[in-house]
Amino acid sequence: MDKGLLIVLSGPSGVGKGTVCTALRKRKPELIYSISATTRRPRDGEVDGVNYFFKEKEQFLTMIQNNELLEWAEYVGNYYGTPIQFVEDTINAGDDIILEIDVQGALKVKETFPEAVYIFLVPPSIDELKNRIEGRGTETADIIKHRLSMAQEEIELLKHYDYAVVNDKIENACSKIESIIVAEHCKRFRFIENKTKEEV
Ligand SMILES: Nc1nc2c(ncn2[C@@H]2O[C@H](COP(=O)(O)OP(=O)(O)O)[C@@H](O)[C@H]2O)c(=O)[nH]1
Ligand SMILES: Nc1ncnc2c1ncn2[C@@H]1O[C@H](COP(=O)(O)OP(=O)(O)O)[C@@H](O)[C@H]1O
Repeated sequence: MDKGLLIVLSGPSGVGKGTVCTALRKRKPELIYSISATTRRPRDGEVDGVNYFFKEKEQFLTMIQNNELLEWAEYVGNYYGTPIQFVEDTINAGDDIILEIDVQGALKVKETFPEAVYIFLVPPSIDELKNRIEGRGTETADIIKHRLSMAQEEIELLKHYDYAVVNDKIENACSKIESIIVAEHCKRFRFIENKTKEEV
């Protein structure tokens, strides 16, 4: 059986990764979402096991020690990491999975899965990014300032990604990501066809 696609979606805080992923999953219910572990406190409305697996620092460090994480990173004072077993099981079952992770984590995943599809979600402008993260109203002014300063550094790492998608309108961004997924499946299908011809 062909393996599923591993899709990595990154982008600065407030660009709309969560919003675009939710919309994408409505349009493509077969796309599996990787739920990360984090030591960040839940925001209002966030549910353990749905948005994140919320952990205490000790529990998170144990996950690292037990090699339960594909990658992990510290971002603005909290730990975030991707449980590895679920990712491996999903792609081995032939299903596509999307990881919504920061750039440090994405670069680590690239060491293990260079063949994954790396997509960077870009804001239409820095002013609009600021409006969105402030408008969400989930972080203090200090944290917002820190996250916006991280955004500048993160955008410089765009060159390590296969695709940049501007999140101007949610539906546009979703359509572009859907097209990328279709194209990547076609590429792999061609690769398998060529390999079969060579082997014959
Ligand atoms: N490396 C890594 N980053 C993650 C993971 N899960 C979430 N993140 C990233 O951590 C950063 C902060 O996430 P969060 O606190 O939910 O804020 P938000 O992106 O502004 O909604 C974002 O860049 C997320 O993409 C993960 O498992 N690993
Ligand atoms: N294309 C868009 N146009 C306008 N607002 C958006 C768009 N995408 C997301 N938003 C808003 O921006 C804020 C941040 O989005 P969110 O998905 O939480 O970002 P992230 O997960 O990247 O931190 C939210 O209030 C969301 O409703």
